Amino acid sequence: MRVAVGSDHGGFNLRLVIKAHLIERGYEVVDFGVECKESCDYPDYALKVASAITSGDCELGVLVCGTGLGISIAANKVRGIIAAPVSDTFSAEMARKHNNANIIALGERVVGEGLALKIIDSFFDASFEGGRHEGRVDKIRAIELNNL
Ligand SMILES: O=C[C@H](O)[C@H](O)[C@H](O)COP(=O)(O)O
Repeated sequence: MRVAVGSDHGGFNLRLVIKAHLIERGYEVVDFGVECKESCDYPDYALKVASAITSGDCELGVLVCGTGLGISIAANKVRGIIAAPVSDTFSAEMARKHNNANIIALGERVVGEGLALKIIDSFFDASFEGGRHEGRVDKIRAIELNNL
């Protein structure tokens, strides 16, 4: 599976740790930066990762900023993206199983590296359960398309 990763300066270190972990786990990782820790704008990297997913180039994405908030808020503005800002393993698992999230967002200033990698594993080891959740996710899409 191809996975897109991206961060702003606030998520720079954790993004690299997550990237290495995903590669070790056998994923093909496409890294959209940022290239250095100089201050930058998280919506730019949210859009790069989100576009890689909506274009079909990558299946899932990981975004990191200081809190995981700004970068997920920006990604969720892209049609077809469900980005979940997550700080615990249970929510990470449910983001896939119930919400069919295609991006997980973490905050480098919120979670330590050890927990972050457990969160990543919880997300990537889970898959969408469908069933009763299918119609709910369809309604999210309908809202997105002004169709509800
Ligand atoms: O939601 C936004 C992110 O947490 C940013 O990483 C954060 O706002 C960046 O803050 P600063 O410019 O103070 O490093």
